[in-house]
Amino acid sequence: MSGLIIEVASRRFGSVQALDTVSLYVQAGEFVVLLGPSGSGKTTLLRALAGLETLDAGRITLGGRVVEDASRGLRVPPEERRLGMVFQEYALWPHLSALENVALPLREARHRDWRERARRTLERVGLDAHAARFPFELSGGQQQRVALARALAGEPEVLLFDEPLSNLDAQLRDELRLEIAQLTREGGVTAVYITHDQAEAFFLADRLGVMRAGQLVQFAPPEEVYAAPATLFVAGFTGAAGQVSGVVDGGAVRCGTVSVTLPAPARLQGPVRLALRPDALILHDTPQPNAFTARPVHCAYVGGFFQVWLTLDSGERVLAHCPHRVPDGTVVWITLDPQRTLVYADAALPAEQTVGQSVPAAR
Ligand SMILES: Nc1ncnc2c1ncn2[C@@H]1O[C@H](COP(=O)(O)OP(=O)(O)OP(=O)(O)O)[C@@H](O)[C@H]1O
Repeated sequence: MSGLIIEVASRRFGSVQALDTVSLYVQAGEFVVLLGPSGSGKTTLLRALAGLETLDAGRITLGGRVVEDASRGLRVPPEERRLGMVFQEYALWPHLSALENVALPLREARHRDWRERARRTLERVGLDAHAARFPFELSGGQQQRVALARALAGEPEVLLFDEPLSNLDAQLRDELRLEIAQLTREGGVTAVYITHDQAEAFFLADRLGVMRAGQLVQFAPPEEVYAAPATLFVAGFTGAAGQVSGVVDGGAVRCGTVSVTLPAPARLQGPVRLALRPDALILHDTPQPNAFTARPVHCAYVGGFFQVWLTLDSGERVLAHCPHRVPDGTVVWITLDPQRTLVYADAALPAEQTVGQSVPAAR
């Protein structure tokens, strides 16, 4: 088992800073997920790990061996990095059977027991009965299982996943992500997995890295990212769909007529933004003290509960969850659960400058 260290990695393409001084330490056996919107640098980082992309600056160490050091011009080629990779589009050889696809890298690496190993690994992903089938005779989910078996078979130092589930339907995605979690945990595999799917990221990650504009904005266990997002951007990207402006006034944040008390000592001053996950909002159908007045604009049943989009008097939009349907055209009152309300310096500052300044509001 091997860990992986990335030190101040940077990569620029023309005017785009695709990676901006990213540092990351992945422990042996750890499953790390990098989450971020399109263009945030996830693929560039993964490709740099695989040796498919060069770094302008920085160093990568895999299993104690430096495989890339831009300052020394050192670059170990991809085939010598002992990595396994699973891609979004499976990347299987169409003219080879499932077994042959899994066996090929083992044969290339001159493993004498390649046939037995390939068969055993296909069995681990539940495809031993389909060993003789060609990719076109397999479903998308089965093809991705073959690709997973191929990556696992060589017992790589580190397994890299490039959005492997994005081409599959919702049910298969859920099934396969569980299998990926179990297979990697069983084998103690060190893994780096990139995705822009929040649910997938939280499900799989031992630690979760959130990327934006080439930077790693937060790197922490998923519970911590959820409870204390480092920036307003992280809060928004991990489900805090509602934002409300306010101003720090003494020990409270004043949002129009509503006041949310901050814990002492409050570290924020001046204009702030409240980031609100749906579970921070409590809906009432009668007037309440210290409550926002809101109008529902859309209510959708999503299985087990309703998602309700509401517009506040200020025009700001928030999202709440509710056990029953809330009809359009009504008025409701919203109080906030202060323990779940996140407060950030106003986003007029770049979001990353607010790192460490989020504080849960208190009653
Ligand atoms: N070979 C390249 N030439 C020019 N620009 C590139 C190249 N590769 C990446 N970029 C740019 O670098 C930035 C980061 O791209 P990257 O593919 O790493 O992001 P990403 O987070 O993986 O996005 P996605 O989720 O859409 O794959 C983007 O602005 C992209 O356009």
